[in-house]
Amino acid sequence: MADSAQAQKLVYLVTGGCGFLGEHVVRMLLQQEPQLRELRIFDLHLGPWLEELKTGPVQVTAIQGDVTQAHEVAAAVAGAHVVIHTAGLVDVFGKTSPETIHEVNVQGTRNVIEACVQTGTRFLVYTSSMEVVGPNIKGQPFYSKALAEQLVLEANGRKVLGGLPLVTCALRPTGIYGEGHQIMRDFYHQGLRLGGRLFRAIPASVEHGRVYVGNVAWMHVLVARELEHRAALMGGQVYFCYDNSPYKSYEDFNMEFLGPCGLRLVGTRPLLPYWLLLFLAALNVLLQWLLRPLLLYAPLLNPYTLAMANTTFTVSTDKARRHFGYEPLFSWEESRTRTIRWVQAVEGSAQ
Ligand SMILES: NC(=O)C1=CN([C@@H]2O[C@H](COP(=O)(O)OP(=O)(O)OC[C@H]3O[C@@H](n4cnc5c(N)ncnc54)[C@H](O)[C@@H]3O)[C@@H](O)[C@H]2O)C=CC1
Ligand SMILES: CC(C)[C@@H](O)CC[C@@H](C)[C@H]1CC[C@H]2[C@@H]3[C@H](O)CC4=CC(=O)CC[C@]4(C)[C@H]3CC[C@]12C
Repeated sequence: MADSAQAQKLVYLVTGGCGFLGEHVVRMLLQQEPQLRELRIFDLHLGPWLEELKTGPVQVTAIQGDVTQAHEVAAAVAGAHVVIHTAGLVDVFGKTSPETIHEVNVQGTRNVIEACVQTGTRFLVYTSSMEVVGPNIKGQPFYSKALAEQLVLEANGRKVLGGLPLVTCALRPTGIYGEGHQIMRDFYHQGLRLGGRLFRAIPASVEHGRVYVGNVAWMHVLVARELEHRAALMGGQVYFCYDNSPYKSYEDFNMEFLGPCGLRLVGTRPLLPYWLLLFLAALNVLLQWLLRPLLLYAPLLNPYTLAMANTTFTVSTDKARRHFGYEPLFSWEESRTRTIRWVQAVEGSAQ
C-alpha cells in the first residue's frame, strides 16, 4: 500500500532554489506540499542549509548546475512532474554584463523549456517580474526577463515527450522583501555606517508596491499544485504577485523594518535636489567603469535605481484569487514581524 501511495507522489524541481526567493519556495514546498516525493534543488551555488533538509520524509536532491548548460538542465528536469524556474539574474547595480544577464535569463529559460519538452515534464512555473511591464528599454536589467517570460508563455501547448501538451504560466512579483533580502541588508549597513541615519533621497509621495517573500513563495506552491487541474484556465497566463503590504515610498517602506532596528530616516523630503542626485548617479557609473579593472564598485545610487525609486509601482488585481484561490498566507503584520526579526537576528541588532 505504502508503495502505491508513494508511487502517486511527485517530483518537483526548483531552479535557483538557493536564492532569496528560491529558498523560501523550497521551504514552503516541504511544509505545504503533501504530494512531494522528491524535491530537486538546482542552483549554481548550493547553500549549506540544504543539508538540514535531508532529514525529513521527502527526498531532497541538491544539484549543482548552470541553467545555461542545456545538458545539465535536461538531467535535472528528467522525471520531474513540475518545474518552478526561479533561477535568474536581476542586477540593478551594474555588477554583471548585459550579455551574461541575457545568457542566464533568456538562454537559461530556453534550456528549461526544451528540457521539459524533451523529457516529458508537462508543468512549468516561471518567476517573471512586474518589471517586464515597466519602462524597459534594451539593455535594462529586466528586458531579458520580458524576453524569457515571452518564451515561457509561447511554449504553452507545445507537445512534450509522450504527446501531451506543456502547461506554462508566469508569476510577476514586484519588489520582494523579507528574510534574506540583500538590498534591505545593504540599507541597514549603510545606516549603521551613517550613525543610525538614512537620508531621504525619494519623495514620500512615490508609491511602491512591495510583496512579502513568503506570499510570493506561497503563490508559486499553489500554482505548481493547481496548474495540472486547471490547465485550460491557467495555461499561458501571467499572474501578478500581491498581498496586503502597504503602498509607501521605497524608503518609508524599508523603515517599517529598519526603524524598529534603530535606524532613523532623516528629512521629510529629499535632502538633495533631483538634478544633483542625477549627477551623483552618473558619477557613480563613471567611477564604476574607471574602477572596474581594480575592484567592483556598485553603490545603491545609479541612474537606473534612481529612476526606479522615483517610479510609482502599483498593482490592482485579484486574478490569482479568481483563477486558483490564492490568498496571502501571511498578513502584513506577520510579514512585517518576520522581516524585523530577521534584520534583528541576522544583523545582531536585537534591542
Ligand atoms: N528579488 C526581487 O525583488 C524580485 C525577483 N524576481 C525574480 O525572482 C527570481 C529570484 O530572484 P531573487 O531570489 O531575488 O534572486 P537571487 O539572486 O537571490 O536568486 C537567484 C538564484 O539563481 C541562481 N542562479 C543564477 N544564475 C544561475 C545559473 N546560471 N544557473 C543556475 N542557477 C543560477 C543563483 O545562484 C541564486 O541562487 C529571479 O528570476 C528574479 O528575476 C522578480 C521580481 C522581484
Ligand atoms: C539611492 C536611492 C535612490 C535608493 O533609494 C535606491 C533604491 C533602489 C536600490 C531600489 C528603488 C526601487 C527598487 C526597485 C523597485 O522596487 C521595483 C523592482 C521590481 C522588481 O521586480 C525587482 C526589484 C526592483 C527593480 C527594485 C530593485 C531595487 C530598487 C531599484
